[in-house]
Amino acid sequence: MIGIGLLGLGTVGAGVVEILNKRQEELKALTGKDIEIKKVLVKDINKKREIDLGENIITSDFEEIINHEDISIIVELTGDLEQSYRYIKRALNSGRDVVTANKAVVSKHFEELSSSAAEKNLGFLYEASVGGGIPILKPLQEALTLNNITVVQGILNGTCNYILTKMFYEGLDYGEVLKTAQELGYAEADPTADVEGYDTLRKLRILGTLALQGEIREEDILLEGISKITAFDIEQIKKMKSTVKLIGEAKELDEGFTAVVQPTIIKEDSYFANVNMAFNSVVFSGDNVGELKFYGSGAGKLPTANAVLSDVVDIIMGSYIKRNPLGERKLKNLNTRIKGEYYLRISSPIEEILKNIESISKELLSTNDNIALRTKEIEYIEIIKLLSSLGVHRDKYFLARILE
Ligand SMILES: NC(=O)C1=CN([C@@H]2O[C@H](COP(=O)(O)OP(=O)(O)OC[C@H]3O[C@@H](n4cnc5c(N)ncnc54)[C@H](OP(=O)(O)O)[C@@H]3O)[C@@H](O)[C@H]2O)C=CC1
Ligand SMILES: N[C@@H](CC=O)C(=O)O
Ligand code: NA
Repeated sequence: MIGIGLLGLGTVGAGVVEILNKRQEELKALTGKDIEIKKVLVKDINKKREIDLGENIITSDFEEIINHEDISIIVELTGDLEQSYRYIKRALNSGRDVVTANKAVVSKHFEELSSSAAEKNLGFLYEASVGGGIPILKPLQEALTLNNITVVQGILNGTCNYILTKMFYEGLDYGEVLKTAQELGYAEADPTADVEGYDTLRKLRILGTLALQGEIREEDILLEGISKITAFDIEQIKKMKSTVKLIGEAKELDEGFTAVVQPTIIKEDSYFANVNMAFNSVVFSGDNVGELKFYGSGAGKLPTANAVLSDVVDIIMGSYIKRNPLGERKLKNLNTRIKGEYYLRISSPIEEILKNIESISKELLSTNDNIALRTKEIEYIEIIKLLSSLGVHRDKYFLARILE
């Protein structure tokens, strides 16, 4: 028998319970073991739950889990950053394997937790943390190890992709769609992490570090979210026969790397343009395999729970990489060199702004209620400096790179 301590019984935790209940027999046939949830940690013990787990299973006291003799795997699905770090550390220190879907904690403590697990010969798996239900990290670390991967690009946030799809194809309002994404269980407890791009940034930090085999830290990634996008921007982007997606990209260059998370304008018939709703996709370029695309549900109860449980199965069967998966390489951050054409919209035009912005403009798209333009090929940093020198507040512009 394998005892599980489940931390969190929200969208994903409930999905884990549901699949475990439904697939008991298959799991036993696969692993040769009965898998039992021994304890479930929640925040609010008095909350009404749809799942009936039987007596004495739910607790709000982590000590009951960490001191439970029959628990050998801790599955962390709380979404809490500070507490989860403590839970995971204690789990590893007490000799338990850990599975988590929590990209915030993996991203923040990647090196420490990975090396701690490897030193102790324990499993620390987080497939669900990147691309939800899509198996990405396992193929990357197993099937693709002989490749020198130089580029990884992805639509990595289901909530943002859902919002952008609904705004683009149905003309829906940003706030209204965000609310639906929350109701559907895609968004983080605080959706700022989704719409301001932090969630994508954390996923890129994990994915990029594993793919390039060199550390990409959170602070190494240039970040723009989607929260400032308006129906007006969508209209301009449509006129360009293009669409917009929040894309994370890490690229190895001769002497270092660039890493960005930015709203990205792409032609309507391009690959990422057809990744819609809460779907995610990741594209790798490797020297042997060439281009490789992964596509599937990036968020949601059952797809994410499925990824969590496949990690649990790998731990039980010992079929995971036992060494620390993080490379030792130190790569130089070359983000200051990032250059390209950008879409820039500034609301409330004033003569002065228009005059100064014209110097970077390749094409003025609108000067009515808003200034919208396509920039010349320019360093990203130059645009930010210009906006700041003109006193244009962050709330007053939307910036997206154009990839065509
Ligand atoms: N939802 C999705 O589609 C995806 C989610 N993830 C990740 O999976 C994790 C879980 O997400 P999700 O299920 O959506 O989150 P929810 O907010 O739906 O659920 C969180 C659960 O954890 C419990 N909890 C929260 N904080 C604590 C704490 N400090 N101590 C103990 N229990 C706590 C909550 O308790 P209570 O019920 O009492 O409030 C709740 O049961 C997150 O890290 C998320 O980023 C990853 C991929 C996709
Ligand atoms: N909030 C996240 C959940 C999955 O990681 C998202 O929207 O992608
Ligand atoms: Na995944």
